[in-house]
Amino acid sequence: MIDFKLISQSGAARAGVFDTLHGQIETPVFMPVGTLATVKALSPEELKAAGAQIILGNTYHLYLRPGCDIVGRFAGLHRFMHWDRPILTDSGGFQVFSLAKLRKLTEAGYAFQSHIDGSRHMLSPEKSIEVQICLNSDIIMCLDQCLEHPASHEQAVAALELTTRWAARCKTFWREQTECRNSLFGIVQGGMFADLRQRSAEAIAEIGFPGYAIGGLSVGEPKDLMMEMAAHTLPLLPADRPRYIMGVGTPEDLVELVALGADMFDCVMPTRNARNGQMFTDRGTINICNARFRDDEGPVDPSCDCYTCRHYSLAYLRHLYTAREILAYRLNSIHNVHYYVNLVNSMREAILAGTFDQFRKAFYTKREG
Ligand SMILES: O=c1nc[nH]c2cc3[nH]c(NCCN4CCCCC4)nc3cc12
Ligand SMILES: [Zn+2]
Repeated sequence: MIDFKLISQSGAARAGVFDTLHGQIETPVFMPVGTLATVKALSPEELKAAGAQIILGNTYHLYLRPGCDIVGRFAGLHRFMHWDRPILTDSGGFQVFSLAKLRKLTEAGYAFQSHIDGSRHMLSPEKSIEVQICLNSDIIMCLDQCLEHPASHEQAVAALELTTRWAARCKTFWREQTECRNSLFGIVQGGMFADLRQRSAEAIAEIGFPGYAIGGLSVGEPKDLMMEMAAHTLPLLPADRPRYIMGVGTPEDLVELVALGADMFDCVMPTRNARNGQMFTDRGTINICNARFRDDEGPVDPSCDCYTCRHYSLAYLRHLYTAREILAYRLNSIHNVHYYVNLVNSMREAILAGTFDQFRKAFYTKREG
C-alpha cells in the first residue's frame, strides 16, 4: 500500500516520497517507457546510471507477446527483465485504441484483434488487473476509456461513466486477490470539459485509490487545452496521494505540470526522439545530424554529466547516427533519459530548497539564449 509523504511544497509544486515493494520513489519522478519489458536500447544498469527510479511497462503488449505464462514463469517482470526497482504497468485500454485492429468497446471490456497476428481477445477490467498482477508490477492501473480528441460532451460523459464503473470493478477484483502487494491507481477522464473533469475526479476519488492518474490528455489536443485541463483537475485530486499525468510530455510540459502539482510522468519522447536523432539539452533540442556538428568536439550538453556527454563528441555522435550505427541509438538514449531524470531531480531539489520559482525562470532563460 502506498503511503505518500509530502516533504515540501513551493506554491502548488510538491516534493514527496513513497515506498513500493521494490523500493522508494522520490517525486517528482519521470518514468522511462519500457513497453516490451525493455527501455529500448538501454540495459537496466544503464537505466540505473541515468538515475531511473521506476519504469513503465504495457499490459496490452506483454499480454500479446511474450504472454503472461512466460513472464509468470519468472514470478513477474522484475526477474524476467533483470530490473529490481519499481515498475508501473499501463492497463491496456489506450494501447487497444492506438494499436489493435477491429476493436469493439462494450460494458464487458475491449474486444480486439491483435496487431501482431490478428488473434481475437477480450480485455475486461478484471482481465487487465489479472494480467498486471501476473506481471507483478508495483503500481497497476485501472482499465479505462481514453477518449480521442475532439469528442463531444455527450461522448465524454459516457466515457467517464464507463471508466468509473470499470474503476469500481477493478478495485473489487484487485482486493479479492489475496497475494497481490501492488498498488492500484485510479484514472480520471472527462475529455476537454472542465465540468466533466470535476465529475470524474470526484467519482474516482469517491471509490478511493492509493494514487490517481489524469488520463485522456496528450491525445492530439492543443497544448494550452492540455494545460487547462490539468490545471483544473490536479487540485481536485486528494492532496495526500501521488498524482500521475499519463503520456506527458516535453521538458516544458514537465516544468509547468510540476508547478501545478503533478508528481509522476511517463513519456516515450526521450527514448523515441533519441532514435530519431533529437537530443534534449538545457538550451532546447538539437538534431544530431545537423551539418554544424560535423567537426564539433564538444559534448551534446556541456552542463550534462551523463556517460554520453562525458566520453563522446557531437562529431562522433553525428557520425554514428548518419551511419545508422547501433551505438548511436544507445548513446543518444542514455543522454535523453539522463536529461529527463535530471530535470525532475533538479525540480525536486529546487522545491526542497524553496527556490522552484527561480528554477523555472532559469529553465526558460537558458532556452532563450
Ligand atoms: O487516458 C489514458 N489512460 C491510460 N493510458 C493512457 C496513456 C496515454 N498516453 C498518452 N499520450 C502519449 C502521447 N505520446 C507523446 C509523445 C509521442 C507519442 C505519443 N495519453 C494517454 C492517456 C492514457
Ligand atoms: Zn548527457
